[in-house]
Amino acid sequence: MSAPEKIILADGAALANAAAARLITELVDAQAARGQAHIVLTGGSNGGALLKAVAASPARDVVDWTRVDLWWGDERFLPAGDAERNETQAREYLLDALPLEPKRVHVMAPSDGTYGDDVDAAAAAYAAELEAAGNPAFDVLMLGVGPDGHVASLFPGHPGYAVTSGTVIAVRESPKPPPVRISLTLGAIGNARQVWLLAGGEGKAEAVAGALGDVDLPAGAVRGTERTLWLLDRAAASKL
Ligand SMILES: O=C(O)[C@H](O)[C@@H](O)[C@H](O)[C@H](O)COP(=O)(O)O
Repeated sequence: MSAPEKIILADGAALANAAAARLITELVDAQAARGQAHIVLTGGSNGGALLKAVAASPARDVVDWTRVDLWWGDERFLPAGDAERNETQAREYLLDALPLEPKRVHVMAPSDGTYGDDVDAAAAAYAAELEAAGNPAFDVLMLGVGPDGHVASLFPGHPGYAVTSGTVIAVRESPKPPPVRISLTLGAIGNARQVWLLAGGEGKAEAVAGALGDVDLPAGAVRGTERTLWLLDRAAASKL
C-alpha cells in the first residue's frame, strides 16, 4: 500500500496532457521491465480527455501497442456501441487509432451480448477473464473521481463499496446514470501497482479534500501497491 501523493496542474488541459505523457512513459517502462503492460481505463470526462491527449501525442508511437492489455475499471451496462458506454468512448477517443491486439482489449460485456441483460453473469465473466489472465498486477489503473467521491462504480454508502471479496461486481441503482453497471472491487483496484485518480474542476474540490482528508469515501480508500497518485487541476485542489 502506498501513501497518496498529488500533482497539481494549472487546468484541465494541462491535467490531461500531463497524465497522457506520464501514461506513455509508464507503458514504455513496464514493457521494458516485463515485456508487456496492463492498464485499466476509466470512464468520465477526465479519463476521456486523457485518452484524447494520448491520441494527439506524437510520443504515443514509442509504445508497442500490440503488447498492451487494456482493462476497464467500470462499465455502463448498455447495448454494444451505445454512445454512453465507456468502451465506445475509449474506442472513439483513442483505441481505434492504435494497432492493438483485439484479444488484449478486455471489454466488460454489453447488455445485448453473450450474457444478455444478466449483469451478474456479465460481471462473473469479467472476473473469469481476469482470472484467466492470472489476475495481473495492473501497471497503471486510472480512475475518475465523482463529485460525491465515487470511483469506478463504487459509490459512497452503496453496497458495492462494502464488498470485500472477489474482483468484479454488478452494480444496480447507481446514483450516477445509467443505473446498471459493472465495476472492479476495491480489492481488484488494490492489485494495481499504480492507481491514478484524475480530478479536474471546481465540482470535484470537496470530494478531493474529503478523500485526502478523513472522510470515508471510495476515492480515499483506493491505493496502488507502489504508487497512489492524485492528478488534479488547481480548481479541484482548491479546498485542500
Ligand atoms: O463510468 C463512469 O461514469 C465512471 O467510470 C465514473 O467513475 C467516472 O470516472 C466519474 O464519475 C468521474 O467522471 P467525470 O470525470 O466525468 O466527472
